[in-house]
Amino acid sequence: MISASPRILVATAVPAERDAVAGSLPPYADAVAVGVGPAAAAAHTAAALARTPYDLVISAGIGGGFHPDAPLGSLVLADEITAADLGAETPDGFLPVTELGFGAVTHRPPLSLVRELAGACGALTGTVLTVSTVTGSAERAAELRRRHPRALAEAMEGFGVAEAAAAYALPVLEIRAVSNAVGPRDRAAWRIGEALGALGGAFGKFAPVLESWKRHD
Ligand SMILES: O=C(O)c1cccc(C(=O)CC[C@H]2O[C@@H](n3cnc4c(=O)[nH]cnc43)[C@H](O)[C@@H]2O)c1
Repeated sequence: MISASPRILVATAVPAERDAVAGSLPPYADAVAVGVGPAAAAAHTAAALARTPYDLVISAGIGGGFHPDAPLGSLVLADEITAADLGAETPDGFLPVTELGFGAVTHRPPLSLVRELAGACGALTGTVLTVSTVTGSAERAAELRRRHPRALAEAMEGFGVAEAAAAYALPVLEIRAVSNAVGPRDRAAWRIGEALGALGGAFGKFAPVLESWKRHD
């Protein structure tokens, strides 16, 4: 069991995301911009965890939503964080590294905490994919959904943040505010400002849930 106020590290990719959440954070949470992509996110999250002890790590930012389940402006809290392109292409299709006998491709956040936080902020819950390449076609979006039917969103850092948290035996969450649809590139349709606003709003509703959370519940 931990104290009433768990120490929380919020890892965003870029300063704009960090600043969107910073004003809504309780005093026992820190927000750090850890870079774009899973490798930068893992390295800089691990560095932050080496400097300061935390009880919980949250990967937070904007992301792409799979149409029609995660519309623009919606929030997605991950009940599963999955690296979608960590594996090998074979004549029979994509094989995740786990099927090659290596590593991990999925981290699972504490489900009761995910449900309570989702209830507090009105987020959808489902799989959030981590990709190294932003999806840019309907074909790729359909392929990802075929392989991951529960996927609601994709982004580029969650799995890296989760790997760093796992190295410190810490639980991890991922929250994404949907700024664009996963699929063909359409910059005019992005709603980054609205998504950043939704992200900050979500953190503003988290404090009571986080304060009553017991790590081993
Ligand atoms: O140039 C493009 O077509 C393009 C489309 C969507 C996002 C980007 C980015 O460079 C943003 C990467 C940044 O934001 C997160 N993010 C936001 N939307 C998505 C997405 O649809 N797929 C993956 N990542 C997304 C991501 O976590 C990065 O931090 C460019």
